[in-house]
Amino acid sequence: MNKSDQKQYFLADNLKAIGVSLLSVVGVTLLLAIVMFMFIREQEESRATEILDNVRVVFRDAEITLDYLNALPYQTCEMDNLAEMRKTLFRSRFVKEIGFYQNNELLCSTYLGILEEPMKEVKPDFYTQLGDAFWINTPLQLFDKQATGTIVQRGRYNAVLDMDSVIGYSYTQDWQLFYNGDQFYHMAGNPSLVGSTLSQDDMDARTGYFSLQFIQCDERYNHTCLKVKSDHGRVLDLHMGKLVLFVFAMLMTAALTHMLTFNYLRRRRSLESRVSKGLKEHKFYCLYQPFVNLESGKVIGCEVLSRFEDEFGPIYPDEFIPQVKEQDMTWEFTVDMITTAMRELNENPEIPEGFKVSFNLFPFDFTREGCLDLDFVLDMNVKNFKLVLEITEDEQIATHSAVKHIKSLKSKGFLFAIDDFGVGYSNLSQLKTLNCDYLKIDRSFVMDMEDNSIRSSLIPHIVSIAEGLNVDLIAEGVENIDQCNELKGLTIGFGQGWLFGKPQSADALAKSVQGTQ
Ligand SMILES: Nc1nc2c(ncn2[C@@H]2O[C@@H]3COP(=O)(O)O[C@H]4[C@@H](O)[C@H](n5cnc6c(=O)[nH]c(N)nc65)O[C@@H]4COP(=O)(O)O[C@H]3[C@H]2O)c(=O)[nH]1
Repeated sequence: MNKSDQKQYFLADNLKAIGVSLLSVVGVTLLLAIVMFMFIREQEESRATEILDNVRVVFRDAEITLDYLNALPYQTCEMDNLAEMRKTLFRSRFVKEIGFYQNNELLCSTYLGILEEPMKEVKPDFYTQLGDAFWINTPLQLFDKQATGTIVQRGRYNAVLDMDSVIGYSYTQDWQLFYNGDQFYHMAGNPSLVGSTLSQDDMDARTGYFSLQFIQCDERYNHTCLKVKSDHGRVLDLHMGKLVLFVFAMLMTAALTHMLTFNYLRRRRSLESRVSKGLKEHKFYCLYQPFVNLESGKVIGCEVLSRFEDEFGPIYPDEFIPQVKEQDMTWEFTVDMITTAMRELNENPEIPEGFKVSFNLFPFDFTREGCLDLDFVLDMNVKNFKLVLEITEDEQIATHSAVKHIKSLKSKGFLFAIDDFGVGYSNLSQLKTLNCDYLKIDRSFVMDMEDNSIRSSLIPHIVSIAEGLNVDLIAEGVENIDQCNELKGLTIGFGQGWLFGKPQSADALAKSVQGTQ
């Protein structure tokens, strides 16, 4: 993956995260909206049922009133009939006036008493299946304030119904009681709610799930239906608390999903997770830095250095090495790197037999009680490479088990090098005990050579220590020819640094080897 691919991946990853974040907000909002709607709908439906129940109570009251009177033997309007009608009126809850009919003429009523002139009955607006006649919005002569009313007639009596006061919801004006026969008749409530007669299909559609309109028909009074259309303003007023809660929950969800998504992204892009994924997916790879015989200038070996790069870009050893340690994966990592390097170097025909191949090991692994099993490297070593194990100077390699491991590995043919010599923890007796083969002079000594610094003046002392221990010296970080010449003058045998080659692929290393033969 090149840099522009990595940039694009990064951008796409961000967009994906924003997409997921948005999608989850939309999803949760939708879910919340449905739950809230279901809740409101349930409340609205039970309100519609309550209104219809109230209407039924009015009709039932009228029925009982009229049935009782019809059962009496009166065939004409006399004082005792009128008295009975008035007594019955008092007993009924929702009838505000009762009249007596004969031959389609009103003879008397509880309010008007016995009429001098019988009143001709006008044609009713409709008949119910029970045979009751209904007059809707009929002008009422008896009440000044109530200009019109609903009248029902059964047998010899009629009753003026007190619709508005019963239902008790008239102030909201979002319900309507209507007769849905061949023609539409508005009976009570808001007349503008139903504009024409309704078919069964209309009714089904209006009572559909995502609707806040309810139509319920009374079974006894066929075609007499109640429509409650929830008014937006009223719904808002009534459910304001829930709406505020909904908006709050939505905002909280948005914030939470945003936080979770970006936290996930941050974690995914963290050093810890990238290194851990890299280890699992074997994303680490090897580069090889040549080291040369300073006298002949020939490339005689290489140090294996690991590298890492994923979709988000490279991570350098000074960052991933501490992470590998933190994740306690040092041995797995080492085995992985050694295996890759052995395979690549063996496969390359330009890398000669007997080439020195130097691996970095973690001092901590030498403190383990169990054996450090590197036999597999010997099995892979078809080209008889001289295998060098580098360990940095460290208190940990002075431990009993470290010395034991080093001895055992040396007996199997592995060579040892003390890395970054001169900057770490070391003492002479420890160096003797370790019985290493090379000391690698830390590059800080070499870099300071041109300034004649105190540090560089210590190089001759390192040379005499190496002579005393009978080990070879490799100078690290040789960047220019002056440093190289000076090191040669100090009888240092080997050198490694950018002057001879940067860490490179196995193919490039093979070319370097060929170039110096
Ligand atoms: N300025 C300058 N630098 C030079 C020059 N020549 C070599 N270097 C750098 O010096 C480091 C030498 O490796 P090291 O001392 O073993 O130090 C290594 C080693 O301790 C550790 N490391 C790298 N790969 C592995 C590995 O596979 N296993 C273990 N355990 N440690 C590793 O990370 C350290 C740093 O590795 P790198 O970043 O690759 O850095 C390398 C190399 O790129 C030069 O002329 N000038």
